[in-house]
Amino acid sequence: MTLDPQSFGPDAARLRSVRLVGGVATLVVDATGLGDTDRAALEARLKAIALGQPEVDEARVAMTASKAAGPKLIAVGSGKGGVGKSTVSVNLAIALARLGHKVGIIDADIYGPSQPTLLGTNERPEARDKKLIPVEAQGVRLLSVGQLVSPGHALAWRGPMASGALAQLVEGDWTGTELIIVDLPPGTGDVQLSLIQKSRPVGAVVVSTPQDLALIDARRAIDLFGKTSVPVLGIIENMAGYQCPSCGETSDPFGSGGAEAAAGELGVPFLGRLPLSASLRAESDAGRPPAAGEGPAAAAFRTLAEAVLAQLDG
Ligand SMILES: Nc1ncnc2c1ncn2[C@@H]1O[C@H](COP(=O)(O)OP(=O)(O)OP(=O)(O)O)[C@@H](O)[C@H]1O
Repeated sequence: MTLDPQSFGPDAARLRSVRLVGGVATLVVDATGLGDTDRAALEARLKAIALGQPEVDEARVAMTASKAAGPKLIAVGSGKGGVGKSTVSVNLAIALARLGHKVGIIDADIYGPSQPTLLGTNERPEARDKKLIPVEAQGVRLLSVGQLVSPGHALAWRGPMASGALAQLVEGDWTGTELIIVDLPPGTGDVQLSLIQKSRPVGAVVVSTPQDLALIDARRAIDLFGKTSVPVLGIIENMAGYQCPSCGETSDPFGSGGAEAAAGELGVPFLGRLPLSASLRAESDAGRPPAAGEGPAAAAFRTLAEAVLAQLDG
């Protein structure tokens, strides 16, 4: 026995199935795109119509929603601090946005959240329906742990607090965002482990400088992602080679090629290298990420962004 879907009027379009067994009507309804109020109103209307039928004693309504594909999170990590992880994160995000993607950044660096400075914004996110609304800056959207505390206040968060803060950022209102770069705190300890587990990234990028010591730590970072079953999309070698602005001669203060060799040994892709550049540092610290400009650094980050996308698709 069944009910005529047409008896539900205009709401019939949302009915996926209608069953009637022993006086109990069960309606499965597609509530995709409806907010809480509209969902409740739809449910009430359908129940009332069903209960208005002589053969119905009880009406049950199951609401479903086709899950819109949420954003893909890409974690950026490093075995140790100061290798340029945050600089790479922000410029990668901007380069991805310039390639036509809707991009967000989650700054989860609880030891030194620098993304608001790098993006030149001190705007605070507002909350709607208990969700933080990312702020817009330089063509990307940002939520940072730095926005959750007063400026200049040191963060001394340990595991549970750090993952609580990250949850707020991950569960922010990212509607419409396709890719989110997650700038993790440097290191390979328990805090990083729990943050990776919390954000469940689809892939990870590891940033390293070419020195042996940094590379040992980069290997640890790769292991950490392996432990959490996050595929490593590749290694980026930062601060590789320096071209003297006055004489034009290139030198390798930290050596060069180490990250590429390490990537080969570890069987992870090598995504590319960025030179040590005084202008990159100056522009970044001034809140003008070079990827947003037109110079050679913008071209380098574009190439890196393409390499990351190729690994994501591959
Ligand atoms: N390729 C580069 N050339 C010159 N300076 C760079 C380069 N990459 C990063 N820097 C500079 O090095 C410093 C550290 O970079 P950044 O904050 O991105 O590192 P990090 O690995 O995120 O550090 P943290 O441990 O604080 O998270 C910054 O002043 C930044 O501008």
